[in-house]
Amino acid sequence: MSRLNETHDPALQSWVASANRAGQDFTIQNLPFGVFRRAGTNEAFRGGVAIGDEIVDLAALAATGVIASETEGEAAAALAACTGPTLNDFMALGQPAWSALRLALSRALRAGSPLADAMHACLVPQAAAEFAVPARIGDYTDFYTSIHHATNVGKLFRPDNPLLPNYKWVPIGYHGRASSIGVSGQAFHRPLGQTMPPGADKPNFGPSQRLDYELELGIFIGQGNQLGSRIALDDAESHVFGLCLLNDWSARDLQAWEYQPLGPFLAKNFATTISPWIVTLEALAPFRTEWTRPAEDPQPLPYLESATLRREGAFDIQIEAWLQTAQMREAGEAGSRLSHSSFRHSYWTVSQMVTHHTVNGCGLQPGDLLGSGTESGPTPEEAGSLLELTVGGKQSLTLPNGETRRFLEDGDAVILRGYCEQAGAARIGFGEAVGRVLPAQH
Ligand SMILES: O=C(O)/C=C/C(=O)CC(=O)CC(=O)O
Ligand SMILES: [Ca+2]
Ligand SMILES: [Mg+2]
Repeated sequence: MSRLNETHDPALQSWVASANRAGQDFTIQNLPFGVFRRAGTNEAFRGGVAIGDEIVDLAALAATGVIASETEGEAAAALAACTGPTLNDFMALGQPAWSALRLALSRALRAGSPLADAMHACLVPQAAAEFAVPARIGDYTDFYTSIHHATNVGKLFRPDNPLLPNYKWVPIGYHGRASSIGVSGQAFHRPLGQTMPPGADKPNFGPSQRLDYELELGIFIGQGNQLGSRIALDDAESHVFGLCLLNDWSARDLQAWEYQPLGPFLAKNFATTISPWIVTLEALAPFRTEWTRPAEDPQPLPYLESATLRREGAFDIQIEAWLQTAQMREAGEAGSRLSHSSFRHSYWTVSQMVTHHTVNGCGLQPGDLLGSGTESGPTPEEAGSLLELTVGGKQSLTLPNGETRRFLEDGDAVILRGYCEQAGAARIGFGEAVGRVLPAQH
């Protein structure tokens, strides 16, 4: 609990009335960062912080001078780093700067703040905004941290050997592709590729017939590490700026044919959709929870182990995947929830992913993105992909409107949501990461 401070006080209310509404993701205790501009304009993209249904325009706020360098030097310097089209400079400043700006914004947005009048002019309704990928992402790595997902997928891809022997020792990952990462609202064409039908003697070429989503969290790196250096486990989180939602769209038929022996390649690099908002680790502090391993499993090697990890290394973040078919959209229906789970089930933590990634001297840089891997939970209903929910496409799902799905169809939109709720803490949420499938382009 020592990581809690005045910004977490559940009694705090904002003069932005929508922030105090029950069920709100963007309470004053949250204050997630993103990059936006007014939709349909040629304005420059700039940093923003979500509060209720509004965005605090950080470039406009910096221009007012109300967060003054004389009295709030660190916060003012941090604010100045949020005025450009990416948050990389802000991320590179490090945890004390992120915390100073969060505290200044928390105070300025509280009911009764003397800054309310000046800040009012800096609000932009979220409904009037368009968003950008919030950082220049140099490198993107996707992990595989849910043992439930690994086992479920392993049973389908490798029935004789579902969970490979390295899984419980190594946080497994693959290097993804930054160029196809898009922000919520992303639409992409169904990928073309090679697939090998069962029993065939040569592959087909054509649109993927087994297009899927993956329910994941993204981890944005703040301060990086020098190439050749390592990040120790108990320092790892100080290098993490925050978390977002991440959908690692996957073409299962391409994947099954191409993945051996080097892992996913074209099956997963055509689109990856993230939420506009990055929730800081500081905002997530009330939702930390202990990290445990089943006693019968191997315990981690010493470089992936610590008392802090055991006490509070996991985060209880509720995550959900929803499907809105074209037919639902036309009928004005919001969509149907496919599954929900929690990040607390993860076999490996944020800190272990960061530490493992650098154990060989690999350099991480501000704005790098790590995917958690599909966060399936222990029960079949908590599965984070259609591959698992339909048991490899063998069992079709019936949606509330009578439509059925094995894999995604053209026009389908997948909506990821995430939030944290707990007695004695204010609710915080991640908003949404929405992506939509367009027909293949031949
Ligand atoms: O088990 C496999 O061969 C592949 C599993 C995946 O789909 C890889 C992946 O993207 C990792 C993850 O999301 O957990
Ligand atoms: Ca993935
Ligand atoms: Mg991807």
